Amino acid sequence: MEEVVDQSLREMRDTFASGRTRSVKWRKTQLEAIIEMVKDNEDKMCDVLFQDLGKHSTEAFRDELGFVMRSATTALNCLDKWVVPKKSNLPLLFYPSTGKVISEPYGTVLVLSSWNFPISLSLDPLIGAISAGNTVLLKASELSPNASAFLAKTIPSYLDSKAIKVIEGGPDVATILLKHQWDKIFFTGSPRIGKIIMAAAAEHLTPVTLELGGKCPTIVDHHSVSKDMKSVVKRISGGKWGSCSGQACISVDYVLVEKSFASSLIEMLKPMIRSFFGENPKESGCLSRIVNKKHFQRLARLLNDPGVQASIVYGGSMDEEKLYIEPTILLDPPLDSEIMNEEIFGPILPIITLRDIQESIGFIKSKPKPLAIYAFTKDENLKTRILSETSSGSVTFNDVMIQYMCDALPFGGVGESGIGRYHGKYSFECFSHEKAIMEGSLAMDLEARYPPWNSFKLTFLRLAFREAYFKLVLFMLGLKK
Ligand SMILES: NC(=O)c1ccc[n+]([C@@H]2O[C@H](COP(=O)([O-])OP(=O)(O)OC[C@H]3O[C@@H](n4cnc5c(N)ncnc54)[C@H](O)[C@@H]3O)[C@@H](O)[C@H]2O)c1
Repeated sequence: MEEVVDQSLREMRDTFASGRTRSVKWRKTQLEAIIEMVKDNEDKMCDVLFQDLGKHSTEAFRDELGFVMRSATTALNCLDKWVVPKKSNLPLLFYPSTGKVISEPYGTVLVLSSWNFPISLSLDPLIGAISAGNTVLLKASELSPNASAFLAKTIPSYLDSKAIKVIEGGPDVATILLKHQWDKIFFTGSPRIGKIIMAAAAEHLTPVTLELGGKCPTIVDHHSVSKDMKSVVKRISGGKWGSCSGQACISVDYVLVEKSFASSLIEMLKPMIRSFFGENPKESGCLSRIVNKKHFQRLARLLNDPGVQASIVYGGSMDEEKLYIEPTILLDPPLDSEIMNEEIFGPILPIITLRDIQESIGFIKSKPKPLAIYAFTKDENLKTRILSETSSGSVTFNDVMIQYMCDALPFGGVGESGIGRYHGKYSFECFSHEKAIMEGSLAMDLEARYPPWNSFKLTFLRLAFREAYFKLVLFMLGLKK
């Protein structure tokens, strides 16, 4: 493997050095090829997603194939605009110099992706890296082996294989990759492995984007949304069970609601689950499977905690052979239980009751900064408090997960939920170095810049730094001390 990595890196570096990937034409050709690849292989992609995760093809299209095609199309349509150098309006102080910012590709970048959306979380960063003109090595997750094998086999037949490489493997391969020097590392995964990635990147002072996870709270302020409760319940159910069975970084992790409303909420969630997945969700074909036995056993352990077991108000059945966990609702599991302290990443929804919904702010602040906060409320005061008193990658009012799809907004975490952001033009920026360009003029010079120093120059500098141009003119004319 060491040799394969060495050889791949050499080839990618040579390709980058040749300047080929910098041309907008090359970038567009690759983006078109990604769209072509997804279109040509829709059935195969749906098959591998079903094999790895039991994902329904419609869900697969919404979260992966369709998402990737949209992302590549946006990049294709906007690239000409994104690559234009941005003119900077310099203060008069710097006259007659001019300034601009140009986006240059980092060079050769490493993308490490996760298993829960193995197609989109691999191809979407690739779209950003290509748009910015980089060469890229992608390693998808070993935990979605069919998707990983598909990408390794198919990408080289559509994209420039001297510039874009795919390597399969797990932590051992990632460890080899991380020993090398990259110009940028883009990682999607857990905060625990994120720390390993950042430590390895530090060796070479390589910039990183870390797209991590965490627990995303959902506030339900029933007072202000009582008339829309059906939509609220539908959105929460979609955000917990409708996308990879809750195995998504931006899934609803738990709900915060006032005690007086909790039982009504639960009574509305139950029929919603049945309307999504029928009387027997296991056979519905619409609920993704837990990715593997290890993750199944992790979720079973969380659920088998006696305090958590006692809190089950709906569901709770499990079938290890079929990697199936029934959509499950918990009411007030112990706050010190593991399920309330680690990212659930599965189809289990704890409902935590509060005396007053305003207490949700303190609850969220007592935990690590989430990737997303969701709040169903029309109370402007509560909205303002959420925005100003909490910190998270994003806040979505009256909806869940949709912020991910909206590529006009940056997507990324803060604190333990990640570093950096991407999507849409933010992906282009994520994989570009913004280089400052200043064009000076040799036509004139400011003596105050240079020694020998004296009090005249000091006063001049004081006024110039304050951009007090009128006073500066008076001072130079001897009309002001
Ligand atoms: N922010 C996002 O966009 C986003 C999206 C999906 C998942 N996630 C997060 O990812 C996590 C689940 O995904 P996961 O289980 O694939 O994460 P993970 O951290 O276990 O693995 C992610 C990647 O790291 C590699 N890896 C594993 N061990 C490694 C090691 N010791 N050294 C180097 N690389 C190693 C894996 O091969 C994989 O490619 C959750 O925390 C979830 O919230 C975040």
